[in-house]
Amino acid sequence: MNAVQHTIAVIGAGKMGEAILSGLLRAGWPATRLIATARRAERGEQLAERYGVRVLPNAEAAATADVLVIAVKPQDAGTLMVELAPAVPAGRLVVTLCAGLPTAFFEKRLPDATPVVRVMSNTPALVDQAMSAISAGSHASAEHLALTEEMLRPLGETLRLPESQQDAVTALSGSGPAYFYYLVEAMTDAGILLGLPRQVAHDLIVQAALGAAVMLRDTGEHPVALREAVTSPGGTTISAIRELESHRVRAAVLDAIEAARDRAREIAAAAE
Ligand SMILES: NC(=O)C1=CN([C@@H]2O[C@H](COP(=O)(O)OP(=O)(O)OC[C@H]3O[C@@H](n4cnc5c(N)ncnc54)[C@H](OP(=O)(O)O)[C@@H]3O)[C@@H](O)[C@H]2O)C=CC1
Ligand SMILES: O=C(O)[C@@H]1CCC=N1
Repeated sequence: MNAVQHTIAVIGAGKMGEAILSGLLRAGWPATRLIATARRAERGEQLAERYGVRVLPNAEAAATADVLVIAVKPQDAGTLMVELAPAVPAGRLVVTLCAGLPTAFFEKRLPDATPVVRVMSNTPALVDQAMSAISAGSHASAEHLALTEEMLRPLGETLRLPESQQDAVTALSGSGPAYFYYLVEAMTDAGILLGLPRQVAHDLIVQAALGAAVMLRDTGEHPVALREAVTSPGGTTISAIRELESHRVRAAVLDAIEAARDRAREIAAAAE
């Protein structure tokens, strides 16, 4: 199978849709095989100018492309599907990026037996460092999963897992970059408190974050071992760790990620 022979339409090309389009182009996907749709005319013009892709109305995109990537907010998916579903020819692969929404949400609105694949990716797709988790709906075959993987692999890592785990994935890696940015913000404030120039604080933290991420990925060491290697007896790090523990940061992280998972479930319930 050569995925590049397929024409992909990104339906609702906002932040994630643009990340997918730009990643496919960086990976050598021809612009002639990429279509975008937008709700606002000026957004469509921006995408056509920036990427040289075709910008079409939703129904025309659905009729033209053989893979449809649904990239609207979950709250907009119901309205979109009323317009889109009648224009989707049988057998089109529909890939949904929508947080919370199960494949069944799309299957019941699309023509019978339409293959639907659910993906939870994240914004580091913009720098080819996405984590994209892929699950098959009830009519998606191994070939549909393989095609979806082939499309997403240039954007970063991919992983297949059961759809029942997708809300947890959303809470961990879908939203995950935001938690790290939040920590960087807080650490930058701490640098300012200690009298460092903002830019210096920012640069120090970004490099520490990058270094820590590469250590986690490349050494195979457990995070506890990596942290212990930084934490000298009677040293500076343990003084910071004591504060994190006394402020119950670990419990806050558990609660926060559980809240994100619960919100994915609420979004799905509200969309039905
Ligand atoms: N942002 C993230 O980090 C992640 C997002 N996701 C998921 O990806 C999806 C997109 O999120 P994100 O990119 O952040 O959202 P955006 O709001 O940036 O993008 C959605 C786009 O869809 C457009 N749109 C809405 N309705 C229609 C329609 N009927 N026809 C055509 N275009 C339409 C919107 O237009 P307009 O500009 O007019 O609003 C907007 O440009 C969501 O389902 C989200 O859950 C998944 C993982 C990570
Ligand atoms: O916040 C959200 O709902 C989306 C889904 C995962 C990341 N951003």
